[in-house]
Amino acid sequence: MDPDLKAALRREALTARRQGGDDAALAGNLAQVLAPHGDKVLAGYWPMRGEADPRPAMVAHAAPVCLPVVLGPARPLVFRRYDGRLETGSFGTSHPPPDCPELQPQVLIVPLAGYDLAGNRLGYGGGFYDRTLQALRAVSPVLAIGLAYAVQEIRLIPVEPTDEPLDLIVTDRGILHPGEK
Ligand SMILES: Nc1nc2c(c(=O)[nH]1)N(C=O)[C@@H](CNc1ccc(C(=O)N[C@@H](CCC(=O)O)C(=O)O)cc1)CN2
Ligand SMILES: Nc1ncnc2c1ncn2[C@@H]1O[C@H](COP(=O)(O)OP(=O)(O)OP(=O)(O)O)[C@@H](O)[C@H]1O
Repeated sequence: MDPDLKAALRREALTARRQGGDDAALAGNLAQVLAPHGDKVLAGYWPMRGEADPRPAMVAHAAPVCLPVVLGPARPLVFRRYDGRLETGSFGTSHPPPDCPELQPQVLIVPLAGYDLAGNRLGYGGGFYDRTLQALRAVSPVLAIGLAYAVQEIRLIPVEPTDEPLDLIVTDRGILHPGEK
C-alpha cells in the first residue's frame, strides 16, 4: 500500500473536517442508531481537533460508558469507565485516570479522519482502532460505529489487510450501512 497516498487522503480529510457540519443532526442520527443498544457498554471518545462530538450520546447512555486510553505505540487501546474525571494523555487526548475500572465495550463510537461508503476508515495513522477492534472481535462481536461529518467522505480508501471495517457510519447527513447496497 502506498503510504504517500494514504497520507495525502488523510490530510485532505482532516482539512475537510474543519468545515464541520450540522451538530444537531449528527447528534440525532447517533441517538437513533444507539437507541436499541442502551443496555450495552458503550465506548465513546473525548473529541479533539474538530472531531464530531459523541458526548451527547455518552451522556444519554443508560449502561456504563468508557473512553479509550493509549498504553503505548503498537498496542491496542484499553477502555476505562468514564465517571466525569479526566486526565490529559499523550497526543492531546483526554482519558479517565488509572483508578477507573477497565471495561470491554460492546458498542464503540469510533473517531476518524475520513471514511468511504464501503465502511473503510482512515484515522491518524497509529493503527490503534484496527488493533483494538481486532482484539475485541476475537473475543466477541462488537458494533463499531464511525462518527463523522459528511464532508469527511473519501471516494475510495485503499484497504490494508489489518484494516477493521466499520459496521455503521453516522454523519450529519444520515446513517450509512456499509455492508448493504
Ligand atoms: N478523540 C480521540 N481520542 C482518541 C483517538 C482519536 O482518534 N480521537 N485515538 C485514535 O486512535 C486514540 C489516540 N490516538 C492518537 C494517535 C495519534 C495522534 C497524533 O497526534 N498523531 C500525530 C503524529 C504522531 C507521530 O507520528 O509522531 C499527528 O497526527 O500529527 C493522536 C491520537 C485514542 N483516543
Ligand atoms: N492488528 C494489527 N497488527 C499489526 N499491525 C497493525 C494492525 N492494525 C494496524 N496495523 C498497522 O498500523 C499502521 C497504521 O494503520 P492505519 O494507517 O490503518 O491507522 P489508522 O486506522 O489511520 O489509525 P488509528 O486506528 O490509530 O486511528 C499500519 O502500518 C498497519 O499495518
